Amino acid sequence: MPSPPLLVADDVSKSFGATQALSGASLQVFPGEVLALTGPSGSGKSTLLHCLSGILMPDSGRVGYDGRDLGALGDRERSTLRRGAFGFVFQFGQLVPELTCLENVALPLRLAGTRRRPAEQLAGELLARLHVSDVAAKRPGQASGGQGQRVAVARALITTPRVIFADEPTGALDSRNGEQVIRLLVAAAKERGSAVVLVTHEERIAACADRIVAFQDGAAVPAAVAR
Ligand SMILES: Nc1ncnc2c1ncn2[C@@H]1O[C@H](COP(=O)(O)OP(=O)(O)OP(=O)(O)O)[C@@H](O)[C@H]1O
Repeated sequence: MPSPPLLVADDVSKSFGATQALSGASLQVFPGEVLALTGPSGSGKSTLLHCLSGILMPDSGRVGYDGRDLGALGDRERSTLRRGAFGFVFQFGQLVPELTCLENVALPLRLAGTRRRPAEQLAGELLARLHVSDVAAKRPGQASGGQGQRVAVARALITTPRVIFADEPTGALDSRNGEQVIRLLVAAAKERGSAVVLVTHEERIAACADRIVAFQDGAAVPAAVAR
């Protein structure tokens, strides 16, 4: 690939008590690419995602974003980076139950200081892009699991992040719904030039990525290149 990597994990190790979650994991994520992390339960995929996104600090090794060493940033700088440059989608959408779906999608922009009307206009456009305009005025509790995940994807996209971290975003959905959500996420991310780091157990979901990296025992094993 021509451009330098946007995210780099270099020989990253992380333990929780006696459990070694990562042991010398290295990985590169290039701008705009969709990368799937696969591997058995407990192989360290989520821990690596948390280290790459600055949520967790590694015990050793280095994580870099856009040429900057994440370990050298203070807590405040790291959280500014997370809010501005990164978007997140988790297994259970983690939407705010008291807000409507439209307000949930608009929230990251509102927190960044955008006025309500333009933020909600963009949120409405994204809900339409994800084919869930009909839940805009509903609260997340009134939406189905698949609709809720599409709303969560719209919320992750609204700031046009450079990287979207998605940890088992379809884990709570049936396979047909899960695949639809991932295809919409991948298409919308590609339109905006956002990279996606997608943790998944499911082969069909991983097959939607540009590149697949398999994890085993806390480190990446080079795997098949999807296309
Ligand atoms: N906060 C934590 N406290 C203690 N142990 C943890 C913590 N987070 C992860 N672990 C342990 O670290 C190891 C790697 O976990 P991790 O969640 O990264 O794996 P994973 O490949 O994402 O698994 P899964 O697919 O089941 O989510 C596991 O043994 C897990 O139990």
